Amino acid sequence: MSGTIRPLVAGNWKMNGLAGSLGELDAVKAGLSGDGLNADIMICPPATLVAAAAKAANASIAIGGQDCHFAEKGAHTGDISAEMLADAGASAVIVGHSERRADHGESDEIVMKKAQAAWRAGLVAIICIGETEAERKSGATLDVVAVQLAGSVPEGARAENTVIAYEPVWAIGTGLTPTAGDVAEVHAFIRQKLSERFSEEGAAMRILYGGSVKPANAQELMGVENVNGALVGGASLKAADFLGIVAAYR
Ligand SMILES: O=C(CO)COP(=O)(O)O
Repeated sequence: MSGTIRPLVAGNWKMNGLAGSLGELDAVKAGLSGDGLNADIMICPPATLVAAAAKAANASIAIGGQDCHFAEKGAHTGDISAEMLADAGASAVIVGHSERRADHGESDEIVMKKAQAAWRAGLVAIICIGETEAERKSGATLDVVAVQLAGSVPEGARAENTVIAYEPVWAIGTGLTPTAGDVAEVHAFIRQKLSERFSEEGAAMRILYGGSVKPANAQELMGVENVNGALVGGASLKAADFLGIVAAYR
């Protein structure tokens, strides 16, 4: 299955990056040039840099936002709509990241509305799901993932407008990762749920793994069945590390 789906390696810079950080984007661009990579590449900088990043990127790098409001416009001080991200040059947006769910109390219902907003604006929705450490320890991982998938992914999701990112919360920024076997189990489960609900669109949808992906473990994690790429946090901040992960698809 993963062999027939074009993978995506996306870097999520989170709340990091000033104008000077675009030098890393330039370095990624230079590092990608002229090779036949078997993956799509995306960088999701903070909102302040989306427009500049979109200008600096070329066809080999897509630019995504990290969050959007579900409304198109209006009295929502400090928020950014999916239309605004598209206007700034983004082609995708991350929704439902566990940091948004935890820091801003975003429910599955809100995440679903954000995914619909992304589609409305012509953006790909990268919908994040994943269990906490306590949920993993109590054996609830697959139940949690099933509830988040059902509640966060809107009806009508298609492979071209939706990407699922499985990010176990306990693996984010900790240096810990699930075993390849654990990743395989969860990704196979997600694939089964997507296929049941969205038929061939679900079978073709990209399922990214995220959580402490780095050059040293990328090859193993990206080689797992039903892992169609990575959502990379810390290791996407430096071009050399990010390119070291991308190298899993050379
Ligand atoms: O949250 C993540 C990407 O969205 C993963 O972050 P780290 O790669 O820093 O663990």
